[in-house]
Amino acid sequence: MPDETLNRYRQSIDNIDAALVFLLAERFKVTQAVGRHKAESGLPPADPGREEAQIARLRALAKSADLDPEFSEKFLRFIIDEVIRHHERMQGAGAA
Ligand SMILES: O=C(O)C(=O)C[C@]1(C(=O)O)C=C[C@@H](O)C=C1
Repeated sequence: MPDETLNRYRQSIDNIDAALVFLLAERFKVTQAVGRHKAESGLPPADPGREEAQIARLRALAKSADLDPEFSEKFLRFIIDEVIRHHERMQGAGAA
């Protein structure tokens, strides 16, 4: 039996998931450019001071949005770690 209520919720979830994919795609486009700039300028892939500030900011935003700050930190950490791997690959490619 079709559950219209569940279907409506799922439609909204699908829209939100699509928005997340678009947002992540844009973020990775920018970080690819940052990675190129860092490789060309001899800057290190990771900037722990910047990460600390980003995490503190996101945790505060999460709290005000009633989202678990631990989750938001883990989520950002996961993304930044992937970005750092991309930066490292780019620097390795330039050195080869
Ligand atoms: O801002 C930078 O320097 C970046 O390379 C971007 C970014 C990020 O994904 O936000 C990634 C790695 C750095 O350690 C800090 C931040």
